[in-house]
Amino acid sequence: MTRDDADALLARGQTEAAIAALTAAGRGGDGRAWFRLAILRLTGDRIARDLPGARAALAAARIAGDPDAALMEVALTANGTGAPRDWRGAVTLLEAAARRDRVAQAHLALLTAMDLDADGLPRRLPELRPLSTAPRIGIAHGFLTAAEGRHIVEAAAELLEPSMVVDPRTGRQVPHPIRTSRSAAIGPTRETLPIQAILRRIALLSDTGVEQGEPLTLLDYRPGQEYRPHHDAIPGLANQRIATVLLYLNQGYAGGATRFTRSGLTIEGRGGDALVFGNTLPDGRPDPDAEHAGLPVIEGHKLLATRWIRGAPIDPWTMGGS
Ligand SMILES: O=C(O)CCC(=O)C(=O)O
Ligand SMILES: [Fe+2]
Repeated sequence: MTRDDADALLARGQTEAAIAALTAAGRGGDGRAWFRLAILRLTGDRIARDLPGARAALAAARIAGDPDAALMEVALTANGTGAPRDWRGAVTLLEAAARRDRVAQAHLALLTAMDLDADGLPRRLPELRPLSTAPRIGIAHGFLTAAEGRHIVEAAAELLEPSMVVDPRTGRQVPHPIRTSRSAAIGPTRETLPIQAILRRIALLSDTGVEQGEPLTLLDYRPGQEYRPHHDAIPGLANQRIATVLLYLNQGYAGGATRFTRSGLTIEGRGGDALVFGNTLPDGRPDPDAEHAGLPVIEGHKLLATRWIRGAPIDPWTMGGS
């Protein structure tokens, strides 16, 4: 049995036979077959989602020498997919991968330049300067280094697609002229250790837990593109978006400031700045004063990463709250 046999079986809907074919090919030393099986188990596409099973298949693929599997295993080990979070275990896996793979080497170099404790938390945080108390808005200058900002852009750039918004009636993602940028969410399989270290930094800065954050989303605005006035809180959401962190990844464009429409507070973030703001009132309802916009970019190219943070942990695989 080969990987091609498995593809043919999958195309015909013979899932059990396809899994058997992939397992046989994997046992024969085909790392890519294990990787395929891991992806099937992760996506839950055609076979039931099985996160621990995906981890086992990824480990087998890594042992067979597959570098993509090794990096994905690092990501899932640190973010707790299919097993409890294990930062130290993830770093050990990354160090092993870096001996053979330049991409892993680059991730390790970025990570080593950060001042982290054994759980991936920063030892020091840049100061959060208050800009407003109601709603709570603050900015931390120099939150990201230039290399960290570039890493976020590289992790998401190939995934950029026209932005969608959540339809409040159906909860589905739909295209809408309110948001004309392109965007890409960095899902759990693509959360490199440098990105996960940044997510932990965001959690500390915003006084939230890392598991409350939706996947980090890159926004890419060209001239004329904007995010019209909106609330990040979604009416009726049980596990509400209580806060937002915006990471400004570059500068040198004209227009494109972030504006809080009620107060007029306008932020022209510089590359590396982090803006933190609350979206809800003390009773949990959306705060009308948190309405804000990404003004149209007039010239140049604006890159931003957004972390929408829920009131309670969220499962990135289902986007369901607990
Ligand atoms: O682009 C901006 O400045 C605002 C982005 C924003 O509001 C969001 O991502 O929710
Ligand atoms: Fe927003």
